[in-house]
Amino acid sequence: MITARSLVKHYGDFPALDGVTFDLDDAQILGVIGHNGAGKTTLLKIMAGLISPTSGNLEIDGVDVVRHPLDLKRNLGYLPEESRLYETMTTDAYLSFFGEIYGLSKAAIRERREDLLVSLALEPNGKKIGEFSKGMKRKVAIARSLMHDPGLLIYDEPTSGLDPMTSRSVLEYVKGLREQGKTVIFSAHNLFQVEEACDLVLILRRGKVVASGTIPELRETFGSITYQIFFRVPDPAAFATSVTCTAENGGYLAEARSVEELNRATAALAADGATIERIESHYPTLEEMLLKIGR
Ligand SMILES: Nc1ncnc2c1ncn2[C@@H]1O[C@H](COP(=O)(O)OP(=O)(O)OP(=O)(O)O)[C@@H](O)[C@H]1O
Repeated sequence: MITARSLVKHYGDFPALDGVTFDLDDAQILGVIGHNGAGKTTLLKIMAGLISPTSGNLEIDGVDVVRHPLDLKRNLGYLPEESRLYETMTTDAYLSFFGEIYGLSKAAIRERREDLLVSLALEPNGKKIGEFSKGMKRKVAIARSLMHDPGLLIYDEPTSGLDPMTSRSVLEYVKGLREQGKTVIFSAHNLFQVEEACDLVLILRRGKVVASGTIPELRETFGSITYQIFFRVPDPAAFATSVTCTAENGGYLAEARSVEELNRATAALAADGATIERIESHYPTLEEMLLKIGR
């Protein structure tokens, strides 16, 4: 369980984080989103114990992270926005090195390393990390974050810069971590991935939480569902209706913003001689929500 209360971080006079509060249960995925400079990396670095907040409290599994950052690190895997790897090392040597840092036995290191390579579909073939593609390097960094089998993963833009296939496999992997009971916090600019994977979303704007909750809760906050009514009319030249509509692919489209409005519009259109072809519901996407929030 993570409890963040009124986290503030100033860089000089500049408030990069300004009173961030949230709770997160175990085995959940939290997505942190916001425009460039909103404070995502700053929040993730505080959560990973890499920088201290100027004020506020952060408890992870009952441990005060601000006071005891080392206690957190035993159970934490962190993936920075840009993972700098030891490019002259092979993957085996690299992962073994980190396993040793975490005090794992040689047998445990071998087992863990092989498990991770298989589950991340990494086939290093003895190559040095510097020879890998960007996607493979990202996967090696993810494997490194998991060598000591931590319960909490903090990933800063894990799929940034990856091609769609690699990006998808990393996202599926992250979703699988939740199935293993791990808690994942990740930031992303790919909002479809956040909508798909996250149990909870935190939207930051200029260091403040402007909205948080599950995707359905955020939809409630940001203006809910709209209904699109697609219809046809027998004689367009003679058709007249009080319902606002536009021509659409040889037919017509009207919109309603509530069930009541939908009922009124469909009744009026039917009375005016229209044939309703289909009704589609449209939920605001995270992208539309972010656009609405603005910078
Ligand atoms: N070390 C620092 N010193 C001074 N200002 C900083 C420092 N780190 C971040 N900032 C500023 O704090 C604000 C938040 O930065 P942060 O990197 O947390 O944002 P972000 O949401 O992760 O952005 P991006 O999406 O571009 O990665 C920005 O205005 C940034 O310029």
